[in-house]
Amino acid sequence: MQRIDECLSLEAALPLFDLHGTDAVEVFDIQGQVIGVLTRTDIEEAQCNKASGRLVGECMRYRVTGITPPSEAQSVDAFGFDQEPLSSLLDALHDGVYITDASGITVTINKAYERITGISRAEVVGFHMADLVKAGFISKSASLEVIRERRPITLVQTIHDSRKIVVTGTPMFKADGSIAYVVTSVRDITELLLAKHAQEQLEQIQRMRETFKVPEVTALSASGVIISRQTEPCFELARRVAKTSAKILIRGETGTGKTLLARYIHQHSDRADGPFMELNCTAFPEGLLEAELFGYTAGAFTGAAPKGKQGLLDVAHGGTLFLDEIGDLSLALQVKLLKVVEENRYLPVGGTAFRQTDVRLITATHQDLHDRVKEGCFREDLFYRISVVPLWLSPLRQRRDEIIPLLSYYLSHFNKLHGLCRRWDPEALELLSSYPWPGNIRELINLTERLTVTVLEDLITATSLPNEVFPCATLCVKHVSGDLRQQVMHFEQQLIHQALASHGSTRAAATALGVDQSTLVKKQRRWRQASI
Ligand SMILES: Nc1ncnc2c1ncn2[C@@H]1O[C@H](COP(=O)(O)OP(=O)(O)OP(=O)(O)O)[C@@H](O)[C@H]1O
Repeated sequence: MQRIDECLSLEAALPLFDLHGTDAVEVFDIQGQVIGVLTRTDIEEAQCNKASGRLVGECMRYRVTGITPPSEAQSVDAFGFDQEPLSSLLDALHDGVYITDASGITVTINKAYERITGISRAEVVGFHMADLVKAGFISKSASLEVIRERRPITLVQTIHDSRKIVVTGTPMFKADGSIAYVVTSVRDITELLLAKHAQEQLEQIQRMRETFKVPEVTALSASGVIISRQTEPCFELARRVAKTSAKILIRGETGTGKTLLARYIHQHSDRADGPFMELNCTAFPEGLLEAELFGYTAGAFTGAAPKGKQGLLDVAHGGTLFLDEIGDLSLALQVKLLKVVEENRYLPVGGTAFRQTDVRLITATHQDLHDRVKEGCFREDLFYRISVVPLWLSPLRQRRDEIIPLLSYYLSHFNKLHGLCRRWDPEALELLSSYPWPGNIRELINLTERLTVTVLEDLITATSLPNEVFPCATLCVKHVSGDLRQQVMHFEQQLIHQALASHGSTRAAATALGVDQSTLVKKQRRWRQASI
């Protein structure tokens, strides 16, 4: 094959006509496309006029690199790579193959190479590797390295600016020790790298999941009671004492599940087939509460039902009576209740005869009854009577293991209820896991239902969450004063809060702030722990 390397000037091209004893040469651009025929007259005219014709102009622009058609490159293919059966054999390989001669001119490529790189035979066969690198087809040439080093070379190339291929060039030596060919195998690692990237992302998600680990929910009963390792001791004790008649006092903030626990005890007791009645002591004024609890006789007071009314103590006979917010019971009613606790009997409003009752009494309060006793608002004797077995339900912010199971459970509950199929986005779950839930499980249920029915898409993303869920909305107010470190932290929290609010995800917020997502999440977690 004859070549013109770097035929940049018309003057440089002219001698080649003499060299090859011809008046016309075919001209190719660097992609191997025939531009046309360049004649001696074209060159001479262009030289005279200094105004190049179209063809010459294009030659100049594309830089003439060859004067013989690529098919003639087979002349360097003495081995017969481009002929049957070798060509079929090369085409049958899954890996790409690129073969050059000892000077670095491309002899052949196989089909896999074309598939992997998107480069066609016509573009490279007959061309020198140096030209292909210069033209940007490949980033560096393994073949040239092999020729230089006379040993196998492996390197990673970038082709067409994006795909990554790993190439291994191996020299084929002649008997005299000179290089005959360089055979390069080519493997696309773009997919491999993508897979690696995907794997890394998976690992990151896994790490995130472990941080906000979907906890081992030790029990999810048919009635939907979620029990985590934090609440298991409490539920276990409840199950044990359920079989006895011991009086149980449940303490916990509002919405932590006191009523649910009372019902759970009832269900695990021998009274499970009997009634479970509940009464919130703050829900009624004192007089009405008394009537509700103890019932009243006919004509007991103005407006009373003519036949009188059964009290809950009567209705709950054989079952369980759950009195919520017992700390708010008036002292007068406490005396009456004490009689029920001690003697299992009571006097209905307006009645003169005591009635017997057989109820299991479970009480609950969000208050510290010791304090109420000290303040003189709660009878000490009643306190000790009703709190034989005290149970404590911690707030949801101290039972974080339950948050995701509760969110999942209630989302599927509301999906069924409203005929929807909403899903939580992990980002949203992450934020909700960090939220302190001042209203505990009741607030969680309320928010889940609200989001289920209000979001526009099935995926509930962080952007749909209310502002208070974003960490700083609840935290930064606490740290406005203090030493430098605290104020810097406050400022940092505000910045992160703003970024979260405007970008909707920790990933996007982290990118916007130029920090790692993990850094941002760690900071949130630290602040969250500091706030508990
Ligand atoms: N462990 C749990 N698993 C699933 N749902 C729960 C759990 N605990 C509570 N809930 C649900 O949370 C809501 C609030 O619970 P519950 O009414 O028992 O709280 P509470 O402490 O009695 O509240 P309050 O003191 O305000 O009466 C209820 O809908 C209840 O079913």
